Amino acid sequence: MKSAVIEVENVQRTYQIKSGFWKKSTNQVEAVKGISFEVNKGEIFGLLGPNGAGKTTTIKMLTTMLIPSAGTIKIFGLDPVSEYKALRPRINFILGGERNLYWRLSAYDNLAYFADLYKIPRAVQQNKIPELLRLVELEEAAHRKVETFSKGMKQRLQIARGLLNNPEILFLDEPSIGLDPISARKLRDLIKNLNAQGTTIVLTTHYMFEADELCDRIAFINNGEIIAIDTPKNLKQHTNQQSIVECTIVGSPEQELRDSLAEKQINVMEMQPLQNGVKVRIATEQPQQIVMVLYSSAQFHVVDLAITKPTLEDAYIAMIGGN
Ligand SMILES: Nc1ncnc2c1ncn2[C@@H]1O[C@H](COP(=O)(O)OP(=O)(O)OP(=O)(O)O)[C@@H](O)[C@H]1O
Repeated sequence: MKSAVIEVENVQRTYQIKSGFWKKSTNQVEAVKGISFEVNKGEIFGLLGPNGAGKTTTIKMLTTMLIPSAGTIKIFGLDPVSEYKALRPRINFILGGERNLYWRLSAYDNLAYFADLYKIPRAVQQNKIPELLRLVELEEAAHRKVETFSKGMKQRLQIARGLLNNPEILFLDEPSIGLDPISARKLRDLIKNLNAQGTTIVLTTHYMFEADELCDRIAFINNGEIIAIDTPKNLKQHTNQQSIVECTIVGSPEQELRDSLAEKQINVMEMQPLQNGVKVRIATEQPQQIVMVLYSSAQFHVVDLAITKPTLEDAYIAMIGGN
């Protein structure tokens, strides 16, 4: 049976921005405009949306760092504002980038510092810290100052920090930002392993394939509002198109190509100029027909044609726009 560990109802958050030196004025930014969703125990739940959509603001409200302007949040039935003391030991968060570490301290000392904050007894720390450093493959750098670490190493240390208190829910805000492909893949495996051991995960990411690979359900958030919540599989079907024809067309400038395709009533999703031509993605219910038009018309010199299924990115672009 599904049981919700996070319940968000009509949550809003407005920021006041003061500007001007002589003539002071206050503007309001409605970062989150009344969102509602639930996350079930054991789920990996993704928040996806463009820059400024309100993802970080949402994560901050869920992790007791920011007070909502309106609405209610319950995590394990607890209110993150008034019951943060009971909640904080049961959750943890990892923010993308390099925030939240002490650069002058070693990896080990950073973990010891945060373990003290979590009131983890020293005797427990003695096993726990090396175990976490091993998990994120930093045992050899354990006693080096963090300021000498690469981005990837800092990010892995953040992850170890986020696991110190064995959180029941782990919040990850753009966890793979700045990681090379191999480190990012290792991170995805780590997230899957943690989840397999029972940790509920809430993450934001700009990498669609990462969300597709990891998430049980995804909320698309745009302009402070949730516009869809579903499984990646169902979201992909929201494009209402069964197929994507992807090809490179050479010999025509982009605008000319756009006009010629429009003339033939071909619905272009995305165009990307390449060195030797233009890459075109076409969403369609009748891929064979599109392929015939493309190949039979002298205007189009097509190379590299493939028919694929819509990706999560196609669904995202179809719903959030951007082309
Ligand atoms: N401390 C703040 N003061 C004023 N406005 C803020 C503050 N933090 C965020 N905002 C504004 O709130 C809106 C939502 O920002 P938020 O950081 O939550 O978006 P996001 O979806 O996480 O974006 P990104 O993908 O770029 O990280 C934006 O318009 C942003 O400029």
